[in-house]
Amino acid sequence: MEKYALELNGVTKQYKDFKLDSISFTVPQGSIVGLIGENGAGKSTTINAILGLIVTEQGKISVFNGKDVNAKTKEHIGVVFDGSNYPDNLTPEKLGKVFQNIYAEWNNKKYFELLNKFELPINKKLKEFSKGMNMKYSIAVALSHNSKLLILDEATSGLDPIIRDDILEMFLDFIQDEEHSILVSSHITSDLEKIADYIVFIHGGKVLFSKPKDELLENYGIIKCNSTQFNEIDKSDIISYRKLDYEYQVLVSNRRQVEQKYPKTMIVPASIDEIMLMYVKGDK
Ligand SMILES: Nc1ncnc2c1ncn2[C@@H]1O[C@H](COP(=O)(O)OP(=O)(O)OP(=O)(O)O)[C@@H](O)[C@H]1O
Repeated sequence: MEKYALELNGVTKQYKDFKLDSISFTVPQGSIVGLIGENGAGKSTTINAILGLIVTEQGKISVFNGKDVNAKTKEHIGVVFDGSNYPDNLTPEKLGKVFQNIYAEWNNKKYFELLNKFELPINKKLKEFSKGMNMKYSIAVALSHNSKLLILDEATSGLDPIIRDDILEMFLDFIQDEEHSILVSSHITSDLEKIADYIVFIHGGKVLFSKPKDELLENYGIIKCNSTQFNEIDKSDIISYRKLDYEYQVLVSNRRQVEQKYPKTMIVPASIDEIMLMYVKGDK
């Protein structure tokens, strides 16, 4: 039976002008799931719901194969939000002592190793850290209390490409033993193309799709054609299309079959960014 680090089933939250509408997806144990969607799609609301930071009206959320999210299970969930996550008038050295009392499985050795790896000063107050330093600090903490599930909301957006690359490597190492898992929301879809096993696409508070990344990158494609060629394409092959000044662009989810069916049209693989763009801005 497949093991799940996280399961959401029909999670619903109604705000005045926005509804998170029956969100369901899973994070299989040992995998990295990328949560994508445009600004305001509902990614942070979903993550807040998972962590019990907001009250939801409907749905079920469980972690580590059916357990509730509570103080005990949260010990094993490492969380990193965009921005500063900890009291910023303290230094990493002082905070290390605080965490030792908070987390049952705090690993001080690992904490200082990570601070060193991320070149973070141990005696500087967090309020004197740059945005990127704060982000690296939060990731170091999340990795130092024996987390089995990391949940990161836009956690790498303020980081330069070099440290981002290091962190992506660390994420891949983190899940190697099949016991650890990651849910990461990000606008940097190229990062997700590198590390994610599954992509969950949220749009307007709903899950538009939840698919293995390889399936997306191997099967989706964009036909670039003129209006005559566009009119010859079966409507059932079209997920969405855009009419640009000089061409039509058509998103398809069966690139290989479509290549054979319409041999004269140009079909290129679609990146995650392009798939998102076509779903959100394209017509159907
Ligand atoms: N506390 C709140 N009260 C009312 N509306 C809220 C609240 N929090 C979020 N919303 C609304 O919920 C919607 C989804 O916001 P959310 O922060 O989940 O989006 P997001 O996908 O994380 O966006 P971004 O990529 O910009 O971070 C927005 O329309 C936002 O205004």
